[in-house]
Amino acid sequence: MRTDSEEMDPTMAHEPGAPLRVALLGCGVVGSAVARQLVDHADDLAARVGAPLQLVGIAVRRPQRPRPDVPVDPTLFTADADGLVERADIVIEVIGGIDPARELILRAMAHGASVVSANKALLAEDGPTLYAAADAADVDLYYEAAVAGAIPILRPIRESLAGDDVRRVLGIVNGTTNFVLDRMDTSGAGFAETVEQAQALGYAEADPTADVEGFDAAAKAAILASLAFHTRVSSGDVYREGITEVTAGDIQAARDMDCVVKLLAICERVTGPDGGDAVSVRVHPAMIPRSHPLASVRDAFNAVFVEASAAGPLMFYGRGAGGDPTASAVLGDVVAVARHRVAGGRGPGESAYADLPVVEMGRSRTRYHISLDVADRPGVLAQVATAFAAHDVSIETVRQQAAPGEGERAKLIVVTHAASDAALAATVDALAELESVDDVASVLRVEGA
Ligand SMILES: NC(=O)C1=CN([C@@H]2O[C@H](COP(=O)(O)OP(=O)(O)OC[C@H]3O[C@@H](n4cnc5c(N)ncnc54)[C@H](O)[C@@H]3O)[C@@H](O)[C@H]2O)C=CC1
Ligand SMILES: N[C@@H](CC=O)C(=O)O
Ligand code: NA
Repeated sequence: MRTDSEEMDPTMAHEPGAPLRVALLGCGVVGSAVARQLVDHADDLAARVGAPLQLVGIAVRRPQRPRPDVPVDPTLFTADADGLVERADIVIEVIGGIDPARELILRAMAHGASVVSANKALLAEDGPTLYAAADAADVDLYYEAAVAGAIPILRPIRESLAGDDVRRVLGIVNGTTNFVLDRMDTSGAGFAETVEQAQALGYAEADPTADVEGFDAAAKAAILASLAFHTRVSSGDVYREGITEVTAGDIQAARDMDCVVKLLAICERVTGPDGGDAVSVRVHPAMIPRSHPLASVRDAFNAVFVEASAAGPLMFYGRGAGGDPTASAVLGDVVAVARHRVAGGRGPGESAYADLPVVEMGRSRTRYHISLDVADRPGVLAQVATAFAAHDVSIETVRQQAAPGEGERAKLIVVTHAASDAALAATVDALAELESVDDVASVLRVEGA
């Protein structure tokens, strides 16, 4: 059997029955669940892989800290992550963030280890560097846990749908924001108090910025779009709006339309400015009809709706966060890369041959719901309609409601046909300038109809 100090040649088939050395980087929410499951299911995992998985170390910041919830030999904890990755066949990175996670992954690959990561921030920011390093070292890079936690979505896109043509991916990929929007819908509560509830229940972090501002969902959208469309999309390419501006009034407006508001990650194939293929990748709150499959995704659950040319619509649903669910996805990847080690060879690398441009948000087309507080007198509707027409935005429906207790004021609710984001923004600016419009109370995109 190989000793820990020898470097590996990953192209050589594994010695039958010899253990595969697994290094775990990070022992927080996900890492501790991974360690527990590795220990609890050691025999089954060995049978599935064809070789035992031997945990050779867990890199943490404070190795001496007691961790009674992690049932491993305490001497496995080490602060020397650099040294640990050099003596592993498989490295599991669940530290999070960009550095040192990136350096550790690159070091691990350079020493011949395959890598499993849950790190969407890193994959979305610098995936190509990691893929190039995996190619150079002829090792695997798997990251199913990085998008929608436990839900198998990346391997289905990367492998099961590799023979099809994915047209669109529409996902609820952030559990914290789905919980907040769902509670606002069911209880009528405001944004701030619902975020506090999410924190009390352990869904939202003490600093929920990455979730509520849409950064987490944008990273996941970049990863989904890259895999779905065989191209490179990084988090900086993704248009992003979070849910901090969603008001109880928006939620009520959606309810009036028999819709719900969801934070959606939307990845679509579109026609670019030159008439060629391009992609649109965006994250923003949007109304969707209550009859749409994504509308029934409640609490902190995630779901991803995929439309492919031949397969048609596909729906993936489950837990997008939490230690055990996320560890399930991590361990699925560990088994996959371990099997490759045992049999020789590796799984698919990066597929970015399509090399598609990402269109700017102004060119994205969608329907809009606009709620206006206006004066209730002759000619106002005509003025409003003129503002839409002037920017080539076609109105689908318009409805007037009396504004309760407001005398000569009224509420106009306009739903448009699909229009470009730039045209809609210009229309909203023009509406706000109208003397008869007191307030553009709510502007929400409408998807999934
Ligand atoms: N928590 C969740 O539900 C999910 C998390 N993820 C991803 O999994 C990764 C880990 O997330 P969590 O476990 O929630 O984070 P966490 O903050 O609970 O755990 C990270 C651990 O890494 C340790 N760490 C940080 N820098 C280190 C270093 N240089 N050396 C050794 N240890 C270091 C921290 O002390 C902490 O214990 C992140 O990339 C996250 O985005 C993905 C899906 C769901
Ligand atoms: N913070 C994320 C969990 C990790 O991906 C969420 O709320 O969904
Ligand atoms: Na997943």
